[in-house]
Amino acid sequence: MPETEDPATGLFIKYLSNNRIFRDREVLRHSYRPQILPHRQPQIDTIASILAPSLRNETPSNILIYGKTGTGKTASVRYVGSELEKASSTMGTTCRIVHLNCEVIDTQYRVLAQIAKCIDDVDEASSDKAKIHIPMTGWPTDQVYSELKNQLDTGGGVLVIVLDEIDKLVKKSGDDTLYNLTRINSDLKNSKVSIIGISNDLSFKDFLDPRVLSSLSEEEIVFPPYNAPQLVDILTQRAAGAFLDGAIADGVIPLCSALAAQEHGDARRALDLLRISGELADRDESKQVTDVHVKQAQAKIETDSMIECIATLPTQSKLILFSMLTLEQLGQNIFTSGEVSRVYQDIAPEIQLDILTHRRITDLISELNMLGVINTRVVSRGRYGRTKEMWFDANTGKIREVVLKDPRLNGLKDLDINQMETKWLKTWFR
Ligand SMILES: Nc1ncnc2c1ncn2[C@@H]1O[C@H](COP(=O)(O)OP(=O)(O)OP(=O)(O)O)[C@@H](O)[C@H]1O
Repeated sequence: MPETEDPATGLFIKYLSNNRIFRDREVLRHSYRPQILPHRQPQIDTIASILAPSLRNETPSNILIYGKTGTGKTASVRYVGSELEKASSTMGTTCRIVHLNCEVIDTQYRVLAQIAKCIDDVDEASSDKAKIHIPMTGWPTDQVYSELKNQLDTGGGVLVIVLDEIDKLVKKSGDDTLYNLTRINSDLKNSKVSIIGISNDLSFKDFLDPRVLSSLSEEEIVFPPYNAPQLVDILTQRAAGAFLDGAIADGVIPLCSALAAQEHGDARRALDLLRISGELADRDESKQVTDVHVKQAQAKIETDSMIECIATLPTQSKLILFSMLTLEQLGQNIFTSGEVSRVYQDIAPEIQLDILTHRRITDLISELNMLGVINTRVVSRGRYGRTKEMWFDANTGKIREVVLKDPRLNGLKDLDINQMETKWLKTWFR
């Protein structure tokens, strides 16, 4: 790496020049599309066999694909889709794939407009300038639908529409989109449409009209979770492109695989563990990624997901957490539900929040324990009976930061704890 006089470049260059770990870390990212998908050949073959008739300009059956998160559903469908497009161009037929993520594109209007936009982009080279572009908002849905049909018939051939996270679309906007799309073939003259729905939450089927469900699930494919040896194969293949030779110790891939298999066989989790372990080793300038980095990566992922979970808690639960954080600030590492409840009752009026009953507070404390935000244990206090003790495991600085981001709790930033403490000392220990 060249020496530099420029302070801005100098700030970064030392981190680039010391790289002993990664060859190409992008290979471990979710957005990377692997060309080899170990342990998914049976599913890939099934999807290919269902889509093959499209190369003879026949309509393939619709497919519903489901399986837990990180089981390779999206990766497999994208792989078959791109192979189908290659085969179609070799054979001189017109087969196109449009892949939509319904977590983002979650209304009928957006789905139809996005399909039109994707086929428009593909046709760009051969486009006749008179073609009407559907705007992403503003038209009546009927008009979007009929323009989409025009565009499909102009292009001809077979279009496979992949609706990834289809459950999000159904839960947000009902089954109208699927009703229309599963019936679109009867309105088309020159072209054919087939749908692949992908989901990790089968409960969305309950929201579907039985006719929509039966046409959508003409074929169903289940993606089972990966076991630890299968995850080892997946990680080994990805690691070959991602890491420099000798940059990972022998036990690292089996450990990442075992940890991810314990959860629910999620390849995404396994890849995250491996990538974050590599990043930690890179940052502390180690020569090799070791089991220690994997353990640190696991703790980091757990903290990050816990922080995400705290951010979505109701305000009252966050106030209970804040009460515990206050006790911790006063030097206490373990607190009882009685203590938390008393601090809570003093703080709640400061931000005009209704005071919950002690019973309700203990319910919310149990919930926080179940979510893994705090640890609890029941201890016997002799003749005073039994009481619940609780403590934090994780980085409380981060928890405090997230809790105070709640607009209703923001005012607590300036709470004078010392003044409160004097009051508590007076009332509690009288
Ligand atoms: N067999 C495999 N070989 C290589 N990489 C894989 C394999 N299966 C999954 N992956 C990788 O794991 C990550 C998650 O896979 P993918 O997005 O396909 O899962 P999914 O089942 O669609 O999950 P979700 O339901 O959460 O969207 C991706 O980075 C993907 O490349």
